[in-house]
Formats: sequence, structure tokens, C-alpha cells
Amino acid sequence: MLKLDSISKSYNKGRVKAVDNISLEIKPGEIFGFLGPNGAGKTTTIKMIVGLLKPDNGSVTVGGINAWKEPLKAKSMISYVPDNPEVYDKLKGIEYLNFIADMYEISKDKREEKMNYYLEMFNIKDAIEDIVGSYSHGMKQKLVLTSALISEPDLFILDEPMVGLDPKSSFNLKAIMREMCDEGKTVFFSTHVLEVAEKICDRIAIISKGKIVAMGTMEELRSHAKEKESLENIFLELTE
Ligand SMILES: Nc1ncnc2c1ncn2[C@@H]1O[C@H](COP(=O)(O)OP(=O)(O)OP(=O)(O)O)[C@@H](O)[C@H]1O
Repeated sequence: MLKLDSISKSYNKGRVKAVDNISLEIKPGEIFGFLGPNGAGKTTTIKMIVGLLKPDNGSVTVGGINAWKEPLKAKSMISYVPDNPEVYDKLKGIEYLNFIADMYEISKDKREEKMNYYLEMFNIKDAIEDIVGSYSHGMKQKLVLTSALISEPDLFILDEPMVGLDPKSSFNLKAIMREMCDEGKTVFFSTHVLEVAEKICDRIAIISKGKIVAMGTMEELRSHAKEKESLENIFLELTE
């Protein structure tokens, strides 16, 4: 469903190599966790997948489509939740959701059904007629999550999704991710929360200084780390 083939990205005319020759392949039905310390290159990688930053080298393939050659086709399969939910402050919550649903060409019936389901789950239904500028950070995040889920994406990409969510919403989001994967969809998310990755990911990649330093199931990562048992130990050892 997602294939990164030797992608790299530098900033400041090559002075900062943020992502250095990363390759990975994720199959339908997988939850894939992307872990790494601050500044490791997680957000830069995600931005190259979703079409916000063009890789200097290499290719991004989504559902067999080259994401930089046929961006609209690739983007129609993706929903992306950034780490910092930026929503148009002057719109009402419902206007923002309809705007996103229009872009994905979602029918009226389907959008209503999905909106009701997720707005209730995230407990923001009562605020949907209010302008987004009045929302708290967590409410904006839940609105963006709802907007991302309405299109039932084949590839769901989230950058640090648990930050700012209360425990119930975080629990619900994890359940949604699992349900999506059971339906054959693919989830790719970055996180600093190692316990979340350990619990829900089918596979994990650890990125450090722009390079992938480990990738596999928890069992595979453990077997490479000899006696080191927890993901925290493996992470600390590999990202020193
Ligand atoms: N616009 C930019 N201009 C210059 N350097 C940048 C820019 N964006 C990111 N960087 C640098 O690229 C590197 C990778 O950054 P990136 O944001 O991808 O890391 P990250 O793993 O997402 O970090 P964090 O966990 O702190 O969000 C860092 O050294 C960062 O300072």
C-alpha cells in the first residue's frame, strides 16, 4: 500500500540532511509505527508521503501510484492528520467538515453517517455549529481526525496523533486504527509514546538522524537487541 524507495530530503541548500535514503514497504492491513527522537526526520518523511515536500531523490508509491507523478490519484487514497491541527479559524466545525468532504467527493448520506459516528465518538457533536476559533487544541484535533476519517482512507497517516488527546479519545483512536486495519486499510503513524507503539503496531521502524536504524515486528526488534527486552531499551540503545 505504501512504498518508499530510497527517499532523501535536505534543508538549507543541503546543509541539513533531514532524511537520508529511507526505504520501506507497508502492506494493506498493517499498523506501522514510526519512532524516533526529536529531529530524527519523522515529520519530513511524512510530508514527503502526503505530498507537502518533494523528495530530493527516490520515489513514494501509494497503492501502486507514484505519488509525485500522479498526486491527485495518490492523495485520494490518503488522509493525513498533522501534528499541529491547523484549521480555518473563521469556519464553523460543520463547514470545515463539509469542505473536506467536498474535496473527497463524499456523498451527502455517507458524510452524514460518518460525521455523526465520529463526532459522537469524540464527543464534539455539540460544538459543531461553533466557529473553530473557539475550540480548544484537543477539540481541533478531534475535528481534524473526524474530517480525515469521513473519506474512509486506504492509507491513514498521522503525525504524533496521541499528543493532546484525552485518555478516552486516545483509546477510541487506537480502536479505530485497529478496525481500519482489520478491514484491510493501512495506518502509518509517528509517535514518541513507546507504549502505544508496542501495544498496537504490527511493525515498527526506528529512525535516527535521518536513517532507519531498525525495522520489524516487536519480536524481531527484540531478537536483534539480545537481552534488551522493552521497546524503550531498544529505542534508547539505537538512538543514542
Ligand atoms: N523547514 C526546515 N528548515 C530547516 N531545517 C529543518 C526544517 N524542518 C525540519 N528541519 C530539520 O530537519 C531535521 C528533521 O526534522 P523533522 O521535523 O523531520 O524531525 P522529527 O523527527 O519530526 O522531530 P520531532 O519529533 O521533534 O517533531 C531536524 O534537524 C530539523 O531541525
